[in-house]
Amino acid sequence: MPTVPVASGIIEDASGRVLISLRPEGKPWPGFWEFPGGKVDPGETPEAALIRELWEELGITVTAPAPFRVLDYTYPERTVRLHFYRVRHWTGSAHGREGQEVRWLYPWEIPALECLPANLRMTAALLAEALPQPPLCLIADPGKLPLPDFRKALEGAVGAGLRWLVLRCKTLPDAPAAAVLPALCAEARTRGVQVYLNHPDPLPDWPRSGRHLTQAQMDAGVRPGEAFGVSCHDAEGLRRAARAGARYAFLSPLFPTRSHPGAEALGTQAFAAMAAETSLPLIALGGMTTRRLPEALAAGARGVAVLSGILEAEEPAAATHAFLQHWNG
Ligand SMILES: Nc1nc2c([nH]c(=O)n2[C@@H]2O[C@H](COP(=O)(O)OP(=O)(O)OP(=O)(O)O)[C@@H](O)[C@H]2O)c(=O)[nH]1
Ligand SMILES: [Mg+2]
Repeated sequence: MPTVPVASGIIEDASGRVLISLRPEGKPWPGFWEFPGGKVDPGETPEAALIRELWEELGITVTAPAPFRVLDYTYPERTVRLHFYRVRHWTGSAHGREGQEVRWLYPWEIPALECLPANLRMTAALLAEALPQPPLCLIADPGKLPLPDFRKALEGAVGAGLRWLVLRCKTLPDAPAAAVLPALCAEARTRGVQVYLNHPDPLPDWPRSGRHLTQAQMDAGVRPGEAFGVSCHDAEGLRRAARAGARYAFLSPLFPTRSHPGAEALGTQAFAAMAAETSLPLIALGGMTTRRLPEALAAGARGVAVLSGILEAEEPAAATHAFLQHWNG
Protein backbone atom coordinates (compact mmCIF):
# COMPACT_ATOMS: atom_id res chain seq x y z
CA MET A 1 0.00 0.00 0.00
CA PRO A 2 1.65 3.31 -1.02
CA THR A 3 1.94 6.00 1.63
CA VAL A 4 -0.14 9.12 0.91
CA PRO A 5 1.60 12.34 1.96
CA VAL A 6 -0.70 14.88 3.62
CA ALA A 7 -0.03 18.42 4.90
CA SER A 8 -2.10 19.80 7.81
CA GLY A 9 -2.02 23.08 9.69
CA ILE A 10 -2.30 23.71 13.42
CA ILE A 11 -3.58 27.25 12.94
CA GLU A 12 -3.20 29.17 16.18
CA ASP A 13 -4.58 32.62 17.02
CA ALA A 14 -3.10 35.11 19.48
CA SER A 15 -5.14 33.68 22.39
CA GLY A 16 -3.80 30.14 21.82
CA ARG A 17 -6.93 28.70 20.25
CA VAL A 18 -6.53 26.44 17.24
CA LEU A 19 -8.80 25.92 14.29
CA ILE A 20 -10.32 22.52 13.60
CA SER A 21 -12.75 21.59 10.89
CA LEU A 22 -15.39 18.94 10.41
CA ARG A 23 -14.91 16.49 7.57
CA PRO A 24 -17.94 16.80 5.29
CA GLU A 25 -20.14 14.06 3.88
CA GLY A 26 -18.74 12.51 0.73
CA LYS A 27 -15.12 12.28 2.02
CA PRO A 28 -13.64 9.39 3.99
CA TRP A 29 -14.38 9.71 7.72
CA PRO A 30 -17.27 12.21 7.47
CA GLY A 31 -18.28 13.82 10.77
CA PHE A 32 -14.78 13.56 12.28
CA TRP A 33 -12.82 16.67 13.27
CA GLU A 34 -9.41 17.32 11.73
CA PHE A 35 -6.74 19.94 11.32
CA PRO A 36 -7.39 21.52 7.92
CA GLY A 37 -5.19 20.39 5.05
CA GLY A 38 -5.06 17.75 2.39
CA LYS A 39 -3.05 15.51 0.12
CA VAL A 40 0.27 16.61 -1.29
CA ASP A 41 0.10 16.60 -5.11
CA PRO A 42 2.82 14.81 -7.14
CA GLY A 43 5.84 17.09 -7.45
CA GLU A 44 4.60 19.42 -4.72
CA THR A 45 6.38 20.05 -1.41
CA PRO A 46 4.37 19.50 1.79
CA GLU A 47 4.71 23.21 2.57
CA ALA A 48 3.34 24.25 -0.83
CA ALA A 49 0.50 21.74 -0.39
CA LEU A 50 -0.33 23.22 3.00
CA ILE A 51 -0.48 26.75 1.61
CA ARG A 52 -2.63 25.64 -1.31
CA GLU A 53 -5.00 23.52 0.85
CA LEU A 54 -5.53 26.23 3.46
CA TRP A 55 -6.45 28.66 0.71
CA GLU A 56 -8.81 26.15 -0.92
CA GLU A 57 -10.45 25.01 2.32
CA LEU A 58 -10.38 28.18 4.47
CA GLY A 59 -9.68 31.15 2.20
CA ILE A 60 -6.54 32.22 4.08
CA THR A 61 -3.07 32.99 2.74
CA VAL A 62 -0.47 31.48 5.05
CA THR A 63 3.08 32.75 5.47
CA ALA A 64 6.02 31.09 7.23
CA PRO A 65 4.40 27.82 8.39
CA ALA A 66 6.73 26.03 10.82
CA PRO A 67 7.23 22.24 10.52
CA PHE A 68 6.07 20.61 13.78
CA ARG A 69 5.68 16.81 13.58
CA VAL A 70 5.59 14.10 10.92
CA LEU A 71 3.42 11.12 11.86
CA ASP A 72 2.55 7.97 9.94
CA TYR A 73 -0.79 6.29 10.45
CA THR A 74 -2.36 3.28 8.79
CA TYR A 75 -6.09 3.38 8.13
CA PRO A 76 -7.85 0.28 6.78
CA GLU A 77 -7.90 1.91 3.33
CA ARG A 78 -4.49 3.64 3.23
CA THR A 79 -1.37 4.73 5.09
CA VAL A 80 -0.91 8.47 5.45
CA ARG A 81 2.22 10.44 6.27
CA LEU A 82 0.97 13.56 8.02
CA HIS A 83 3.19 16.64 7.85
CA PHE A 84 1.90 18.92 10.58
CA TYR A 85 2.83 22.61 10.54
CA ARG A 86 2.29 25.37 13.09
CA VAL A 87 0.60 28.30 11.42
CA ARG A 88 0.65 31.64 13.23
CA HIS A 89 0.75 34.09 10.34
CA TRP A 90 -1.89 34.47 7.67
CA THR A 91 -4.08 36.99 5.95
CA GLY A 92 -7.78 36.66 5.33
CA SER A 93 -10.51 35.44 7.62
CA ALA A 94 -10.73 31.66 8.02
CA HIS A 95 -14.08 30.20 7.06
CA GLY A 96 -15.33 26.88 5.72
CA ARG A 97 -15.00 27.59 2.02
CA GLU A 98 -16.24 24.12 1.13
CA GLY A 99 -19.25 24.44 3.43
CA GLN A 100 -17.55 22.57 6.29
CA GLU A 101 -18.03 23.63 9.91
CA VAL A 102 -14.94 25.16 11.57
CA ARG A 103 -14.28 25.93 15.24
CA TRP A 104 -11.63 27.78 17.20
CA LEU A 105 -10.85 25.80 20.35
CA TYR A 106 -8.26 25.70 23.11
CA PRO A 107 -6.18 22.52 22.71
CA TRP A 108 -7.73 20.95 25.81
CA GLU A 109 -11.20 21.33 24.31
CA ILE A 110 -10.30 19.11 21.36
CA PRO A 111 -10.21 15.64 23.02
CA ALA A 112 -13.92 15.88 23.85
CA LEU A 113 -14.73 15.83 20.11
CA GLU A 114 -14.65 12.87 17.75
CA CYS A 115 -11.34 13.39 15.95
CA LEU A 116 -9.53 11.44 13.23
CA PRO A 117 -7.67 8.59 14.97
CA ALA A 118 -4.39 9.57 13.31
CA ASN A 119 -4.58 12.90 15.14
CA LEU A 120 -4.80 11.66 18.71
CA ARG A 121 -1.04 11.72 19.27
CA MET A 122 -0.86 15.14 17.63
CA THR A 123 -3.43 16.53 20.05
CA ALA A 124 -1.59 14.91 22.96
CA ALA A 125 1.61 16.64 21.81
CA LEU A 126 -0.19 20.00 21.76
CA LEU A 127 -1.62 19.45 25.23
CA ALA A 128 1.78 18.32 26.51
CA GLU A 129 3.18 21.73 25.59
CA ALA A 130 0.75 23.30 28.04
CA LEU A 131 1.86 21.12 30.98
CA PRO A 132 4.10 22.58 33.67
CA GLN A 133 7.72 22.41 32.54
CA PRO A 134 9.72 20.32 33.27
CA PRO A 135 6.86 17.76 33.39
CA LEU A 136 7.87 16.22 36.71
CA CYS A 137 4.94 16.13 39.11
CA LEU A 138 5.36 15.67 42.83
CA ILE A 139 2.35 14.09 44.48
CA ALA A 140 2.59 15.61 47.92
CA ASP A 141 0.48 13.90 50.55
CA PRO A 142 0.64 15.74 53.86
CA GLY A 143 -0.68 12.62 55.60
CA LYS A 144 2.65 10.85 54.95
CA LEU A 145 4.90 13.04 57.09
CA PRO A 146 4.78 15.24 60.18
CA LEU A 147 3.77 18.71 58.99
CA PRO A 148 7.16 20.43 59.59
CA ASP A 149 8.94 17.67 57.62
CA PHE A 150 6.35 17.88 54.87
CA ARG A 151 6.93 21.58 54.60
CA LYS A 152 10.70 21.13 54.49
CA ALA A 153 10.44 18.45 51.81
CA LEU A 154 8.29 20.75 49.66
CA GLU A 155 10.67 23.65 50.09
CA GLY A 156 13.57 21.41 49.10
CA ALA A 157 11.78 20.12 45.99
CA VAL A 158 10.69 23.60 44.85
CA GLY A 159 14.16 24.99 45.55
CA ALA A 160 15.59 22.25 43.32
CA GLY A 161 13.37 23.39 40.44
CA LEU A 162 10.13 21.44 40.84
CA ARG A 163 7.32 23.25 39.00
CA TRP A 164 4.36 20.90 39.35
CA LEU A 165 2.65 19.82 42.52
CA VAL A 166 -0.42 17.71 43.14
CA LEU A 167 -1.39 18.30 46.73
CA ARG A 168 -3.12 15.10 47.73
CA CYS A 169 -5.35 15.00 50.77
CA LYS A 170 -7.07 11.63 50.89
CA THR A 171 -9.25 12.80 53.76
CA LEU A 172 -10.16 16.22 55.09
CA PRO A 173 -7.01 17.68 56.63
CA ASP A 174 -6.99 18.15 60.39
CA ALA A 175 -7.08 21.69 61.83
CA PRO A 176 -3.29 22.28 61.99
CA ALA A 177 -2.84 21.10 58.40
CA ALA A 178 -5.85 23.06 57.14
CA ALA A 179 -4.33 26.15 58.73
CA VAL A 180 -1.01 25.71 56.91
CA LEU A 181 -1.71 24.06 53.55
CA PRO A 182 -3.44 26.99 51.79
CA ALA A 183 -0.45 29.21 52.58
CA LEU A 184 1.90 26.51 51.24
CA CYS A 185 -0.11 26.43 48.01
CA ALA A 186 0.03 30.20 47.72
CA GLU A 187 3.76 30.29 48.35
CA ALA A 188 4.48 27.55 45.83
CA ARG A 189 2.47 29.47 43.25
CA THR A 190 4.41 32.66 43.81
CA ARG A 191 7.53 30.60 43.11
CA GLY A 192 6.20 29.55 39.71
CA VAL A 193 4.82 26.15 40.73
CA GLN A 194 1.52 24.95 39.31
CA VAL A 195 -0.52 23.51 42.13
CA TYR A 196 -3.28 21.00 41.44
CA LEU A 197 -5.49 20.06 44.37
CA ASN A 198 -6.55 16.48 44.90
CA HIS A 199 -8.99 16.52 47.77
CA PRO A 200 -12.34 15.01 48.79
CA ASP A 201 -13.91 18.48 48.70
CA PRO A 202 -13.73 21.07 45.94
CA LEU A 203 -11.94 23.43 48.40
CA PRO A 204 -12.94 26.54 46.53
CA ASP A 205 -10.77 29.02 48.40
CA TRP A 206 -7.38 27.28 48.37
CA PRO A 207 -4.98 28.92 45.92
CA ARG A 208 -4.54 26.58 43.01
CA SER A 209 -3.87 26.27 39.29
CA GLY A 210 -6.39 23.48 38.89
CA ARG A 211 -7.62 20.23 40.35
CA HIS A 212 -6.49 16.65 40.12
CA LEU A 213 -9.41 14.24 40.22
CA THR A 214 -10.19 10.59 40.67
CA GLN A 215 -12.61 9.04 38.18
CA ALA A 216 -15.41 9.29 40.75
CA GLN A 217 -14.68 12.98 41.39
CA MET A 218 -14.68 13.63 37.65
CA ASP A 219 -18.06 11.91 37.37
CA ALA A 220 -19.41 14.09 40.18
CA GLY A 221 -18.88 17.11 37.94
CA VAL A 222 -16.19 19.55 36.98
CA ARG A 223 -16.43 23.27 37.33
CA PRO A 224 -16.70 24.96 33.92
CA GLY A 225 -13.38 26.47 32.91
CA GLU A 226 -11.34 24.85 35.70
CA ALA A 227 -8.16 23.08 34.57
CA PHE A 228 -8.06 19.48 35.71
CA GLY A 229 -6.25 16.21 35.30
CA VAL A 230 -7.53 12.73 36.12
CA SER A 231 -6.09 9.53 37.59
CA CYS A 232 -6.62 6.69 35.11
CA HIS A 233 -5.77 3.01 35.13
CA ASP A 234 -7.07 1.74 31.79
CA ALA A 235 -8.11 2.73 28.27
CA GLU A 236 -11.74 3.24 29.22
CA GLY A 237 -10.75 5.67 31.98
CA LEU A 238 -8.62 7.59 29.47
CA ARG A 239 -11.50 7.83 27.02
CA ARG A 240 -13.79 9.15 29.72
CA ALA A 241 -11.23 11.69 30.94
CA ALA A 242 -10.71 12.92 27.37
CA ARG A 243 -14.43 13.37 26.82
CA ALA A 244 -14.76 15.25 30.12
CA GLY A 245 -12.14 17.82 29.07
CA ALA A 246 -9.10 16.77 31.14
CA ARG A 247 -5.78 18.43 30.30
CA TYR A 248 -3.67 15.41 31.24
CA ALA A 249 -4.04 11.97 32.75
CA PHE A 250 -1.98 10.04 35.25
CA LEU A 251 -1.76 6.44 34.07
CA SER A 252 -0.77 4.03 36.81
CA PRO A 253 0.80 1.86 38.02
CA LEU A 254 3.38 1.70 35.26
CA PHE A 255 5.88 -0.22 37.43
CA PRO A 256 5.33 -2.27 40.60
CA THR A 257 5.05 0.04 43.57
CA ARG A 258 5.32 -0.29 47.33
CA SER A 259 2.28 1.92 47.93
CA HIS A 260 -0.06 -0.46 46.03
CA PRO A 261 1.59 -3.89 46.47
CA GLY A 262 -1.54 -5.76 45.35
CA ALA A 263 -2.07 -3.85 42.11
CA GLU A 264 -0.68 -5.43 38.96
CA ALA A 265 1.68 -3.10 37.10
CA LEU A 266 0.72 -2.14 33.54
CA GLY A 267 4.23 -2.50 32.16
CA THR A 268 5.67 -0.46 29.32
CA GLN A 269 3.95 -2.37 26.51
CA ALA A 270 0.41 -1.85 27.74
CA PHE A 271 1.29 1.73 28.61
CA ALA A 272 2.60 2.39 25.09
CA ALA A 273 -0.53 0.87 23.53
CA MET A 274 -2.74 3.21 25.56
CA ALA A 275 -0.50 6.20 24.81
CA ALA A 276 -0.97 5.58 21.08
CA GLU A 277 -4.73 5.76 21.40
CA THR A 278 -5.38 8.75 23.58
CA SER A 279 -5.37 12.46 22.86
CA LEU A 280 -4.37 13.20 26.47
CA PRO A 281 -0.75 13.64 27.51
CA LEU A 282 0.01 10.75 29.85
CA ILE A 283 1.94 11.14 33.06
CA ALA A 284 3.46 7.87 34.19
CA LEU A 285 3.01 7.01 37.86
CA GLY A 286 3.95 4.03 39.96
CA GLY A 287 7.37 2.75 41.00
CA MET A 288 9.11 5.65 39.25
CA THR A 289 12.85 5.97 39.74
CA THR A 290 15.44 8.07 37.91
CA ARG A 291 16.71 4.86 36.32
CA ARG A 292 13.28 3.98 34.96
CA LEU A 293 12.32 7.49 33.84
CA PRO A 294 13.71 7.01 30.29
CA GLU A 295 11.72 3.76 29.94
CA ALA A 296 8.54 5.61 30.89
CA LEU A 297 9.16 8.36 28.34
CA ALA A 298 10.05 5.83 25.65
CA ALA A 299 6.69 4.15 26.31
CA GLY A 300 4.95 7.40 25.41
CA ALA A 301 4.69 9.19 28.76
CA ARG A 302 4.97 12.98 28.39
CA GLY A 303 6.00 13.34 32.01
CA VAL A 304 6.25 11.41 35.26
CA ALA A 305 4.74 11.69 38.72
CA VAL A 306 6.63 10.77 41.86
CA LEU A 307 5.45 10.34 45.42
CA SER A 308 7.70 8.56 47.90
CA GLY A 309 10.72 8.84 45.57
CA ILE A 310 10.91 12.52 46.54
CA LEU A 311 8.76 13.04 49.61
CA GLU A 312 10.29 10.20 51.60
CA ALA A 313 13.80 10.58 50.22
CA GLU A 314 16.64 11.33 52.62
CA GLU A 315 17.20 14.56 50.72
CA PRO A 316 14.08 15.64 48.81
CA ALA A 317 16.00 18.43 47.07
CA ALA A 318 18.68 16.05 45.81
CA ALA A 319 16.04 13.51 44.73
CA THR A 320 14.14 16.21 42.80
CA HIS A 321 17.34 17.39 41.21
CA ALA A 322 18.15 13.85 40.09
CA PHE A 323 14.76 13.50 38.35
CA LEU A 324 14.94 16.97 36.80
CA GLN A 325 18.35 16.30 35.32
CA HIS A 326 16.66 14.30 32.64
CA TRP A 327 15.15 17.53 31.26
CA ASN A 328 17.63 20.12 32.43
CA GLY A 329 20.71 18.11 31.43
N1 LIG B 1 -6.67 17.26 6.27
C1 LIG B 1 -6.36 16.35 7.17
N2 LIG B 1 -6.27 15.05 6.81
C2 LIG B 1 -5.96 14.18 7.75
C3 LIG B 1 -5.72 14.57 9.10
N3 LIG B 1 -5.44 13.47 9.83
C4 LIG B 1 -5.54 12.41 8.99
O1 LIG B 1 -5.39 11.25 9.29
N4 LIG B 1 -5.84 12.83 7.71
C5 LIG B 1 -6.01 11.94 6.54
O2 LIG B 1 -5.30 12.45 5.45
C6 LIG B 1 -5.95 12.14 4.22
C7 LIG B 1 -6.06 13.34 3.31
O3 LIG B 1 -6.94 14.28 3.78
P1 LIG B 1 -8.06 15.09 2.92
O4 LIG B 1 -9.27 14.24 2.80
O5 LIG B 1 -8.19 16.37 3.64
O6 LIG B 1 -7.46 15.33 1.49
P2 LIG B 1 -7.86 16.51 0.49
O7 LIG B 1 -8.17 17.76 1.25
O8 LIG B 1 -6.76 16.54 -0.51
O9 LIG B 1 -9.25 16.05 -0.10
P3 LIG B 1 -9.70 15.51 -1.52
O10 LIG B 1 -9.09 14.14 -1.62
O11 LIG B 1 -11.19 15.45 -1.42
O12 LIG B 1 -9.17 16.46 -2.53
C8 LIG B 1 -7.29 11.53 4.62
O13 LIG B 1 -7.15 10.13 4.50
C9 LIG B 1 -7.45 11.91 6.06
O14 LIG B 1 -8.17 10.92 6.74
C10 LIG B 1 -5.81 15.92 9.45
O15 LIG B 1 -5.63 16.34 10.60
N5 LIG B 1 -6.13 16.78 8.46
MG1 LIG C 1 -8.70 18.33 3.18
